[in-house]
Amino acid sequence: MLHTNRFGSISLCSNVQKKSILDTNIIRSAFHRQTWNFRPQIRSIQDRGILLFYHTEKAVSQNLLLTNCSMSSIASLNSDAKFELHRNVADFKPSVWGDYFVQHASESMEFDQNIVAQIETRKNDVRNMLVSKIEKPLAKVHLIDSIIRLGLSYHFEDEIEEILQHVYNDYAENGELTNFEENLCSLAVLFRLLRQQGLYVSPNVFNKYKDEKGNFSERLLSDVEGMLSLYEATHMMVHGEDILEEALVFTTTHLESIANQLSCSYAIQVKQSLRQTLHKNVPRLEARSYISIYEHNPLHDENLLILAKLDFNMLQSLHQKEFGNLCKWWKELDVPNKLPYARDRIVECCFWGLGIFFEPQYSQARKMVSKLFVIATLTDDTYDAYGTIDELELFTMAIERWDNSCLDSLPDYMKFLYRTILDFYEEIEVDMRNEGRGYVLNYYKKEFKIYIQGYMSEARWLTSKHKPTLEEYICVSRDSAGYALLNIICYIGMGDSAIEDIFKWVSSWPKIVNAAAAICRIKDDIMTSEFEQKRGHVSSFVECYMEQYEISRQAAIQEGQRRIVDAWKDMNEECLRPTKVPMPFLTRILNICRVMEVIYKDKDNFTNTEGELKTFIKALLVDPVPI
Ligand SMILES: CC(C)=CCC/C(C)=C/COP(=O)(O)OP(=O)(O)O
Ligand SMILES: [Mg+2]
Repeated sequence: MLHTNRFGSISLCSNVQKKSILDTNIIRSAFHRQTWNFRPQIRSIQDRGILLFYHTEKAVSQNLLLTNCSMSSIASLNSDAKFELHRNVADFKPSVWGDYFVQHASESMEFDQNIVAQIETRKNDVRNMLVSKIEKPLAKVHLIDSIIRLGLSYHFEDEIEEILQHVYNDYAENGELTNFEENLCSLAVLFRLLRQQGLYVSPNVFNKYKDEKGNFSERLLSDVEGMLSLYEATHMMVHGEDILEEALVFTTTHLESIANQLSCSYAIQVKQSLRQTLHKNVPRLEARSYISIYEHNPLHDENLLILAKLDFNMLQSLHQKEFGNLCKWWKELDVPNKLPYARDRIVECCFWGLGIFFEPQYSQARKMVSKLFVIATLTDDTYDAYGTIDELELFTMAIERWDNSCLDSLPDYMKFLYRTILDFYEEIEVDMRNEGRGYVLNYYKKEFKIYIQGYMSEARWLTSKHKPTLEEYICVSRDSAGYALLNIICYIGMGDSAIEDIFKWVSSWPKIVNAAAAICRIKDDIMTSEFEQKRGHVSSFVECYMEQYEISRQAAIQEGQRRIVDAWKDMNEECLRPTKVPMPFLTRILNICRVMEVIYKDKDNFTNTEGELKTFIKALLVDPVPI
C-alpha cells in the first residue's frame, strides 16, 4: 500500500517477508525499474525494517513522486518495508567503465627502454631535417605543421621556435610572407603556425585571394587543400578581423557542400575539421586522428610517422598506468557506495586531466587536476542535486573553517566528502612543502572557499526561488564554476616554473581567465540547462537571459554562442606576444577550453558518457595505434 505522510512524502508498507527487502541491492534494482525521474537513495536502515529515502521540498511540492512512480511495480517488491522519500536526486547513470582501468594500476612509471631508444634515434633524424640547411623554408613549415599535429612538438620546441622566429623576422622586415603567398595552403598553414606561436601576422596577407569585388575568389573552389588550411587558420582570429570572418563563412560553406564528393581520405579530413577545428581540439585527440590522416598521405615521411606512433603508444602506456592508479584510489575510497547520488566519473575526470596536460613531465599535474575534478564533481552534485539547504549551510561553514574538527557537525554522508577534500589538500600540502612551495596552499584554499560560496549562493537562490538577474548570475557562476581554482591546481602541479607571480596573476582574473571561464560556463549551460531545470536547478545563463530580455530559449542560446565566439577572440589575442605569463601557463587555459569544446560539443557528454566521450577515451587509453 502506498500513501503520503503529513510532509507529502511517500511511505510504502507491505506485509510480506521483512528479511528479503533489507538487501539494499534488491531495493535499488527495483527502484531502477520504476518510471521515477529520480533515483531514491537508501540512507539508513532502521530497526523494524524502515528504509529512509529523501527528496527535496521542490519535488514534493510539485508532487513529482506521486505522479511519476509506478505503484504496481513498487507493490511487487517482495517486502515488508516503509519508505519515506525526502529528497529528489538526479538520476545519473553509473560509470560506463566500471573497474576497467584498475588493471593498469602500477607503482612503476618506467618506460620500456627499448622503445625509448628507438624513439631517440628517430627524433634525431627529425631534428636533423628541421635544422638542415638544405631543406627549403616551405618544406620546413609543412614539416613543423606535421610535427605539431602528430603530437610531437614537445620534443622540438627550441627548433620550432627558432625556425618560426626566423620566418617572422623576414615578415617583420618586408611586410610580406615571401615564398609562401603564391600557395594558399602554405600561406594559411604558416599564418596559423605563427599565430599559434604567439607571433602576429596581419590577415591582410589573404587579400590577394579576393576578387575585384572584394569577395573570396570562386577560383579557390577547386583548391580544397587551400580552403581547408584557410578554414583552420581563421580560428586564430582576434577582434576586428573581418577578412578572417569572411574567410570562415566562405570556407565553411564550400567545404560543407563538397565534403561528400571528395575522395575518401580528404573527405575524412574535411569532415573532421568541420566538426572539430584543430585549434579547438584536445591535442591528444588531434594527434590520434592526424596519425591516420598523415599515414594516408602519399607524401608522408615514414620516419616521422613511425616516431609519432611509437611516441603516442609510449605515452598511452604511461597514461593508462596513471588512470589505473587513480581508479584504484577511487575504488579503495568506495565512492560510488559512499555517495551514490553523485556522478561516478573518475575515468572522465582523468580524461580532463589528460586533455589539459599530456606531456610526460606533467604527470603530477595530471593527477592533481584529475583528483580536483572528481572532488569538484562530487561537491557539485552534493550542492545542486542532493543536499538540503540546512546541510549545505553546515558544509559551507565547515569549508570556511577548513578543519577536521568540523566533521562532527556534518551529516554522515557529508563527512566522507569533507574528509576527501581535506585529505586531498593534505596530499598537496606534503608535496608543496617538500618542494619548498608552501605559499601556493593559501591560494588554493582561498579559491576553494570562493568556489564553495558560489555553490552556496546558488543553493540559497534555488531554495528561496530567487531568479537571479543576468549580472547576478554571471558574478556568482564565475565563482561556482571553480575556474580560478582549476587554474591554480594546474599551476601547483607544474612545479617551480610556476612562481608566485603566476598565482597572483591568475587570482586577479585577467582577461584570458575571464574569457575561458565564460566559454566553460556558457558552453556547459547551453548543453545542460534544459535537463537541469527539469530536476530543479538554479537558473542558468540561458534562463537568466530569456527572463531578462523576454526572448526564446533558442535566441538565448544564440546569444550564448555569440559570447563564446567573442571569448575565443579574447583568448587568441591574449596568446599573442608579448604575453602576460609564459606560454606553457596559457596553454593550460587554452586546453581547458578545448576539452570543454569537445566534451560539450552537442550534448553533456560528461554526465552521459556512453556516447562520444567513451569513444574518445577508448582511442586515447584503450586501443594502441597499430604500428
Ligand atoms: C572546479 C572544477 C574542476 C569544477 C568541475 C565540476 C564539474 C564537473 C561541473 C560540471 O558539472 P555540471 O554541468 O553539473 O555543472 P553545474 O552544476 O555547475 O552546471
Ligand atoms: Mg551540477
